[in-house]
Amino acid sequence: MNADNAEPDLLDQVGGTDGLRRIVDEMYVRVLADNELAPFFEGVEMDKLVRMQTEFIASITSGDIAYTGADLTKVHAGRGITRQHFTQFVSHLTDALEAHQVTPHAIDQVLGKLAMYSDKVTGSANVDG
Ligand code: HEM
Repeated sequence: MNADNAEPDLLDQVGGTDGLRRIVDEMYVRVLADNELAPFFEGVEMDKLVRMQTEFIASITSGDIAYTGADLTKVHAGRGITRQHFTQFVSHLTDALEAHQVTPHAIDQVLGKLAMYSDKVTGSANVDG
């Protein structure tokens, strides 16, 4: 919970870390079933990725969680990820959030926060690595 804010912590609104973990799991099921996105994840250790992605989203939706993974610009650099890929990826997260009955208001807030990372993921702001 967020002590100095009337609204509950955004992480609580998506079901806490356990709920978020299930949502992220479902998101990657959808991503891997998407022919345009699946090739990016060939050979990737998905258990670890689900864990790190859950931690990352938890860290941007709660003041209490720290992200301990790799720098987002570095981890996505050189993979050829376009804005279209980014949008498609986020749409699978949206579907997973909806499937877990997260409110439209909370979904909007999560998407707004993630949008701030699109340049890092697509390399648009990545001039020197
Ligand atoms: C909001 C968008 C995204 C976020 C927040 C995000 C976040 C992350 C995080 C936290 C990791 C794990 C870093 C670590 O292991 O320490 C990761 C890895 C990865 N991401 Fe993303 N990602 C996003 C979008 C995408 C998209 C659109 C693609 C490709 C279409 C992608 C492909 C990958 C791949 C292939 C890895 C695994 C790298 C490896 O372990 O070798 N990501 N991402």
